[in-house]
Amino acid sequence: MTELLKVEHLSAGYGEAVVLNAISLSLAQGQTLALLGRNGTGKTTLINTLAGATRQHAGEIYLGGIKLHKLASHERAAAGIGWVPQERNIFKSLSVHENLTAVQRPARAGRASSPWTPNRVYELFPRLAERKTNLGTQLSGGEQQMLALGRALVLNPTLLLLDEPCEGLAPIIVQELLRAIRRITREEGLSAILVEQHPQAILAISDTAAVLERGTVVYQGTATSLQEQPELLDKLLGVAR
Ligand SMILES: Nc1ncnc2c1ncn2[C@@H]1O[C@H](COP(=O)(O)OP(=O)(O)OP(=O)(O)O)[C@@H](O)[C@H]1O
Repeated sequence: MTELLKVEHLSAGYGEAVVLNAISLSLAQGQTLALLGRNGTGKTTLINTLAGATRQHAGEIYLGGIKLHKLASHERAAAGIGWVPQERNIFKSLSVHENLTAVQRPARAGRASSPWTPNRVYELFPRLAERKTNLGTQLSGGEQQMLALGRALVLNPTLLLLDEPCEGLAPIIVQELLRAIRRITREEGLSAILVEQHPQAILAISDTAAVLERGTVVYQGTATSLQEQPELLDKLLGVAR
């Protein structure tokens, strides 16, 4: 399997504060990694570091062999990182359609599946098609999350970073989002890192899993093997899930 992402001895944080310590991880092309851990263990900091939004103190991140360290967030987007931050960060004063067209990028050369366009996002989320002309301020939390995901997709990324996509949403919307994420990763083969505190839903749609504790990786393995060890899950994440 071709390696897409390689993280080596990464330390990072905010200003002088170091949150992540000596993190090493890798992700193969077309695979999905579930990034798990209790509150405050550094999951968001790791995602933000991959996206270029924290201070990297040591180590290196390679995406498709390209070193990301010196690249700013927008340059990482151009290099293939599709980031859906926890805060969603859609443009609230623009319409749904404008949010998508404002960031759309052409697909990379050599890509096997069809490029992501606003129309393909509307196919994935028919709700957004109905709200095409609505402003960001007029969307529900679930619709905002769908739009945030759609915005990352129209960048035509090679790696999707999804930070707690289901947080605070109604179960029916969570199901819709998980179905869409499964389609994007499983059927379209887009590589992804999915952050969650509640592992069952995303372990089922992930190939591998990593668990963070106090800014370090304390478990790495296949998603299936973690799912099959409820006692270990309980020990690592606190509650039997
Ligand atoms: N902007 C910031 N400045 C300084 N420290 C921060 C900042 N954001 C987070 N931290 C600290 O970094 C540590 C890891 O936080 P982080 O948000 O990465 O954890 P998390 O695993 O994503 O948690 P949660 O599941 O609650 O989102 C925490 O101790 C937190 O207080």
